[in-house]
Amino acid sequence: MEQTLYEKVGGEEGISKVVDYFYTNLVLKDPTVQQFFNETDMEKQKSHQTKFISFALGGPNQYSGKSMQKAHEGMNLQAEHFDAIVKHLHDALAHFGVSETDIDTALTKVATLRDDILHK
Ligand code: HEM
Repeated sequence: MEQTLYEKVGGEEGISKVVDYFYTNLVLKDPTVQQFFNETDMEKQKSHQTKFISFALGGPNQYSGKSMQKAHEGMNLQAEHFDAIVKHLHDALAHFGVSETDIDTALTKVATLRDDILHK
């Protein structure tokens, strides 16, 4: 049987490392998007994102937070913000040795959320 991408990355523990790197080294250092997180409790956010990304990679669905539309309400996010976040997710997965083919699969899934997240 084929491993899910979730398993390949090392389950919730592996994903949590990816998410940590994604925020600390990429998102919060990027002037295109860092300002959105000025007042965010990052520990809480990381735990939400870990569960959410786990689901996106074919793991168990333990995410019980807000809908994507609700979570991004009032931010009026634009395409450039979304694209920056997707690029950081790509780079974070690549940093941990995930193959380009597998990264593509994950980003295609995340891209389906675009309309739920933008311009809210
Ligand atoms: C690419 C797909 C994205 C996914 C999967 C995603 C996922 C999430 C999740 C799971 C939450 C937490 C919801 C909750 O509190 O219950 C959240 C909140 C948030 N997201 Fe996203 N997000 C995405 C794109 C973006 C983009 C493009 C930005 C801005 C550049 C952004 C900025 C934020 C902020 C600022 C919060 C709220 C933090 C707070 O409550 O202070 N997100 N997102």
